[in-house]
Amino acid sequence: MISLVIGSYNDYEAIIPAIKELKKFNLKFELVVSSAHRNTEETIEWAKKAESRGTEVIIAFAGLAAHLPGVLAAVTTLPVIGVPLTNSPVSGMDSMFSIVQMPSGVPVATVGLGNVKNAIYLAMRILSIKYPDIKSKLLKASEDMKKNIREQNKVLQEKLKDL
Ligand SMILES: Nc1c(C(=O)O)ncn1[C@@H]1O[C@H](COP(=O)(O)O)[C@@H](O)[C@H]1O
Repeated sequence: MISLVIGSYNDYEAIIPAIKELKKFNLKFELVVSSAHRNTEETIEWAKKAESRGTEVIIAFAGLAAHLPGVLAAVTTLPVIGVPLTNSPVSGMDSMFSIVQMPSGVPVATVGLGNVKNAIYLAMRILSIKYPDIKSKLLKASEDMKKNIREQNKVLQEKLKDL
C-alpha cells in the first residue's frame, strides 16, 4: 500500500492528479492530512505504525517549510518521497530545499516542484521490485508514452508541410 500524507487539507486540490493516477493504475492507497508542525505527536505515531499497517512507500506532499517528509523519514525505515508544493510566495523553493537538503542518514527522495504524478511513478518503480503486476503496468505506461510521442511527431511533420 502507498500512504499519501498532505500537510494541510488546503493541499488536496494540488494532489488530485496524483490520486487520479493511483486510480488509473488501480493501486492500493490511503490519504491522510497530518502535519509535522501542527499535530507533531500524532504524525510521528502514524508514521511509526505505518509499516505494521501495510504501508510500503510513503509520499508526503507539503508546501512552505516542508518538514513533513523529513520527520516521517526520521521515524520509519520505509522509503519516503517528499513532494514540494508550489503554493508559497517563492513558488515552492522553500519546500524544495526543506525536502532535498536532508542530513545524511535520513534520506527523502524527491521529484520536481509540484510534480505530484511523478511521485506516484517513483513509488510504483519502488514497488515493482516486489510486485510483477506493478512492473507490467509501468511497462505498459512506458509503451503508451512512446506511442503518444510518435503520434505527436506525425502531427508535427504534417504541420511543417503546411508552412
Ligand atoms: N509544510 C507543512 C507542514 C509540515 O511540514 O509539517 N504542515 C503543513 N505544511 C504546509 O503548510 C502549507 C499551508 O497550510 P495552510 O493552508 O493549512 O496554512 C500547506 O501547503 C502545508 O502542506
